Amino acid sequence: MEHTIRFFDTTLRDGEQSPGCSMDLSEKLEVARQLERLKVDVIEAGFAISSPGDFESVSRIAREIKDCTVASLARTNEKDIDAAYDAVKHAASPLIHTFISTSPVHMQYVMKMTPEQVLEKTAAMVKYAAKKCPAVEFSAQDATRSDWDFLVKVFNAAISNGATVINVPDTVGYTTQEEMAQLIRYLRAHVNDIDKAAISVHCHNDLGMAVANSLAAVGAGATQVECTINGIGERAGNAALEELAMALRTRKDYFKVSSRIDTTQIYRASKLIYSIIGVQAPLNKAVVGASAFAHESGIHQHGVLSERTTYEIMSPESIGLPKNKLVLGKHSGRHAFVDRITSLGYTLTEAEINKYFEEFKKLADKKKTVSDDDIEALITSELAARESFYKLSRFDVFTSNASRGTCVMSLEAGGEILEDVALGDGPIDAAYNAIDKLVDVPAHTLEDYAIRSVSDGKDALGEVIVKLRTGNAVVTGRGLSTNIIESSILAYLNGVNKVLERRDKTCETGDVRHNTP
Ligand SMILES: CC(=O)SCCNC(=O)CCNC(=O)[C@H](O)C(C)(C)COP(=O)(O)OP(=O)(O)OC[C@H]1O[C@@H](n2cnc3c(N)ncnc32)[C@H](O)[C@@H]1OP(=O)(O)O
Ligand SMILES: CC(C)C(=O)C(=O)O
Repeated sequence: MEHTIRFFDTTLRDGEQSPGCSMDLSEKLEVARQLERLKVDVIEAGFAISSPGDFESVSRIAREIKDCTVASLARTNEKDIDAAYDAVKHAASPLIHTFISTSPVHMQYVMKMTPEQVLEKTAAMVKYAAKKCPAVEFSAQDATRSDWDFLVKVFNAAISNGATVINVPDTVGYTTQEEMAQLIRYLRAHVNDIDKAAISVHCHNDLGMAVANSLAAVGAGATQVECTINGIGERAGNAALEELAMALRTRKDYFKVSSRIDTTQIYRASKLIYSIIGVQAPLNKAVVGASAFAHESGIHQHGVLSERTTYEIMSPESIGLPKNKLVLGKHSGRHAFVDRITSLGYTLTEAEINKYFEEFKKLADKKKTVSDDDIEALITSELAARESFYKLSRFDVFTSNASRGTCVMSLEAGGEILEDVALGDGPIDAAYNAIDKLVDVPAHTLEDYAIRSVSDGKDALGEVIVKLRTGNAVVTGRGLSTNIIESSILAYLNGVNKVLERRDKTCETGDVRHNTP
């Protein structure tokens, strides 16, 4: 009989754990809204105890999202569980996700506990969480390297104390398809009251098998898969949501399961995440890479022209890949623009539409045609800059092949205009030095700078992504303009604003944050 697979998305928790993938509050909210449009069943919005910023984003997402369960991670201790519950309690459907390690190596070195202590802790903390919250997921961290009979005991303890989901994580991406399938069958056969709980898997991609192992678990009776958009996550990442969803849909004949996922929202979700973390999809990335639906060789082109399904097992439309590439230009009106952003999947307020329409008109004056990629880049870069304290007011650069670069920089900050001048090895270095003179920003280093053109042609928009390291964290800044020096400045300023935001979340700094001459 066909059953339904629940999609538990952990882009905002495990996904954010991968280096360089940290997101600020407005980005997390945007991702959560897209996950709701994608119709995932559960959004793991963060790890509430881990920082005030994480607590705030989990609780904002819990209050705003109505059509998905919202979860927070918690270790097996009362403080974590209290924080998780406080953060999710206003959700339409809240969930506490608590975990403990069950493998010998983890029990000895991570938990520093005996198996008996782990068992007792599981029972006590699941019971504590279940008293607070109607839905509790319990994860046995490193389950795939744990003793199977011990896992049975731990899951018995979790279910008898109120867990509604038991999760089998392949924490270090160690298992294989057949082994995972056997483990799920074993648990189904041996755990008491297993039908009272959903059976979940959470696979990591260290050996490139996260999606395959998750699908093997589904074949063996798992009812929930944990995954992230584009497979981002700790180390080599997690199972990629888009690959799982399209595998289950394309091979429905084989898996015989359905899900709630609206696959036409996949492309947009993927683009949003790549743009926030400042990474481009590898060309050959399954499902969402630029070549995933491209046919270059003659025999394939001939086949596809005769009958698409000769070489395509999914249609581009099924993942929401926009069909219409170019039409809008300087003579286009507001209706056509609104129609286009709606078809791209955005639901914007009247004020946002007005703002983007104005930006679109400015861009259309500079470029002959404005593509869907340009419009999406405009919207996502505006999102990146939305809550910035420092804004670019004006810049003038002088550059030549015979002298150092010079930049005169004007920034607007809280209604004040700040101005300074700096030299540098070139115009961009000079501009960055001028910003550093104006802004009292915590120590940071520029770790990466990348530029790409968003669409074709000499008049294309240039997008710059910078990565700034501050302490142990790496923040991403994005900037977009048809002038690449301007996009470089906007990207750096966006990154600097994020570095400041991080500092402000950890200490009180007073009102004035810029350097006074
Ligand atoms: C597989 C996973 O993805 S698990 C999630 C991993 N994610 C993260 O760690 C990101 C967020 N983490 C953090 O911000 C911090 O690690 C915090 C706030 C959670 C904890 O910070 P700290 O109190 O400084 O502890 P630290 O991280 O150094 O060490 C972890 C502590 O948690 C304990 N611990 C680890 N897992 C668990 C667990 N499942 N249940 C209970 N305790 C646990 C460890 O034994 C250690 O305890 P100790 O401080 O008594 O030695
Ligand atoms: C907390 C658990 C589910 C986890 O992230 C892992 O084991 O990888």
